[in-house]
Amino acid sequence: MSGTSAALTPPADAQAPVRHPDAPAPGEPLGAHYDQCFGCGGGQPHGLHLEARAGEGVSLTAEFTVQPAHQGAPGLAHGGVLASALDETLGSLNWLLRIIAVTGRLETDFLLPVPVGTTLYLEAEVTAVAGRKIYSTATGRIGGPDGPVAVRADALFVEVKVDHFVENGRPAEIQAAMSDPDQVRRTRAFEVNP
Ligand SMILES: CCCCCCCC/C=C\CCCCCCCC(=O)SCCNC(=O)CCNC(=O)[C@H](O)C(C)(C)COP(=O)(O)OP(=O)(O)OC[C@H]1O[C@@H](n2cnc3c(N)ncnc32)[C@H](O)[C@@H]1OP(=O)(O)O
Repeated sequence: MSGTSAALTPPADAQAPVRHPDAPAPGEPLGAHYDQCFGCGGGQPHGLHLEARAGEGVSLTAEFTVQPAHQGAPGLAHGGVLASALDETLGSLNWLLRIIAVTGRLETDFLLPVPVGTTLYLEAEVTAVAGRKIYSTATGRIGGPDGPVAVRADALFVEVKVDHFVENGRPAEIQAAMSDPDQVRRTRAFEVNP
């Protein structure tokens, strides 16, 4: 069973997404947005270490291999971890728009169990933009990039300013991020977006 709620149906005046001119070329890795991110950061030992690559238009592909630390039932991925992989993949799309955004809503269908050791082949695209609202969709396949869909999600991301993080994040991590030149450079790339 699957379906999308009315909250994730773009309004009639929604626009097609526009790829930012400085977005990485198709095939290029997007890299981590934050070293300590559970989804993509290299500094999280039990994180997903999800690696995303730009696709055509406002789309991307990503891979994540389920580790023993990601179990729910014995030998199977935890559903929340799979939802995290979808969330991270969908969130990475906003880098192609050069818009800072956070997840407002994430609707997930779990179609097949995903064993530990499995690589999830993710694909995602932005379908529409309406003001601050970014609508996107993703699938995760197993057995190969053309294998059966094990998980899928539709999402609504909401554009925010950098202040969203500065005002709400724990001060210790915010201060560390602000004194990391790589983090500041990456954040500035978002801020110059018109
Ligand atoms: C130099 C150092 C500084 C550091 C900088 C770091 C840069 C990092 C770069 C990139 C980071 C990306 C990280 C990716 C990680 C993966 C993605 C995640 O997991 S993100 C975490 C989970 N999500 C949250 O924690 C959101 C918590 N929620 C909120 O903060 C607010 O609710 C927020 C921002 C989502 C909306 O609040 P409002 O007050 O700004 O705006 P309102 O008016 O409520 O909503 C705007 C529109 O969106 C709709 N909307 C909002 N939430 C909705 C929902 N749940 N369902 C349907 N519609 C919703 C509303 O109905 C409204 O629509 P209408 O304009 O009236 O048409």
